[in-house]
Amino acid sequence: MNDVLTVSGLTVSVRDKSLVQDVGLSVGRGERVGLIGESGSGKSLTALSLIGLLPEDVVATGSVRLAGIEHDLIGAGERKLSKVRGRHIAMVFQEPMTALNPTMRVGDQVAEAMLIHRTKRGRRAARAAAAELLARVELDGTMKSYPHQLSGGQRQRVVVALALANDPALLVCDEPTTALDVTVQAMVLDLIVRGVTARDSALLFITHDLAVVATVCQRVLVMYGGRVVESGPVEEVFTKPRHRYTQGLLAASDLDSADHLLTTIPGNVPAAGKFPSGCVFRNRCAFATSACEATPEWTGTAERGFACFHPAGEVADV
Ligand SMILES: Nc1ncnc2c1ncn2[C@@H]1O[C@H](COP(=O)(O)OP(=O)(O)OP(=O)(O)O)[C@@H](O)[C@H]1O
Repeated sequence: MNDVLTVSGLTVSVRDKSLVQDVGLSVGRGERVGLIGESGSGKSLTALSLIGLLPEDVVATGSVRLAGIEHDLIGAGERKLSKVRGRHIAMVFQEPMTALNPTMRVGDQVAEAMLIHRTKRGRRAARAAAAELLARVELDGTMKSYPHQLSGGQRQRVVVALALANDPALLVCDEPTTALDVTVQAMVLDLIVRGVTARDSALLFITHDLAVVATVCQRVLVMYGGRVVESGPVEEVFTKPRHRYTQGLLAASDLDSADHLLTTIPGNVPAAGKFPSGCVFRNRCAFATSACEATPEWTGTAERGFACFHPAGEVADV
C-alpha cells in the first residue's frame, strides 16, 4: 500500500517536558486508522503536529511526510503549511464552531475553501460544487443558512463537507462525534466514511470510543503516556491485545465478549449484508438504531456498519 502519511520520531515537548515521545506511524492511501488511548495520552498533540497547529509554547521535532509534498511538515513555515492545510490534509474537530465562521453563510464558506486552494476556478463553479457537497451530507437547501441557524449535528456535517471539499489525501478527525447527540453520531460517522471512501482519502480517526473504532477503522494504534504502545488490524488488537494497557482499555470498555466481536467495516462490505441466524447485535454499537436495539436477534438484512457478536464466535458471511 502506498503510504500517504509517514510520521517518524515525532516528539512533542513543552519546555523540558516530553508530552509525546518518539511516535512513528504511517497511513496508506484510502486506509482508515484509529488512534485510541486514555485522556492525556497525547492523541490530540500528535494530530495537531501533523498540520502545525500546536499551541505556541509546544514544540514538535521528528518528521512528518505527506506523499506528494516535497518538504517535511515539521519545521515548515506558516506559508507552506497553509497550502497543505485544508487542501492535502483536512481536519474535523470535536466542536464544529471552531471551524466555522459565524458571520458567513455556510454555502459561501464551503465555496471559499475551494477558491482559496484554487481547486475550483470562479465563484459560480465553486458555489455549484458547494451546493453538491452540502447535498452529499444531506443538507440540501442550506447554502444560505448561517451556522447558528443549524443544529449541532448539521453544523458538524457542514464541517465534514468543508473538510472534503478539496479531496484531501488525508482527513484527520479528532473526536468528531463526541459532542453530538447519539442519534446523529452514526450519521456523521457514516458521512465521514463514505466521503473518504469515495475519494480514496486516508483517515486518521482519534476517539476514546472503541466501538467507533471497531466500526470505522481497519487498523488501530494505541497510545499510552505519549507513546504508541500497540498497533495492528482492529480485529487483532481488539481480540488479542498484547499490551497490558490495551487489555485494560478493552476490559474497561463495553466491548464485552471481544472474542466474538465481528466488525463489518463500511466500504469493505456491500452496502447491505446478511448476518447468519443467531447473530446478536450489540446494544451500543456506533451505528445502533432503534431497530437494532429493539431487535437484538435480528437476522435479516443489516445496514452496513453494524458491529455484531455471534454467540458461537463465527464470522458472518457478509
Ligand atoms: N499547551 C500545553 N502545555 C502543557 N501541557 C500540555 C499542553 N497541551 C497539552 N498538554 C498535555 O499534554 C498531554 C497530552 O495531551 P493531548 O491533548 O494530546 O491528550 P489526548 O490524548 O488528546 O487527551 P484527550 O482525549 O483528553 O483529548 C496531556 O498531559 C496534556 O495535559
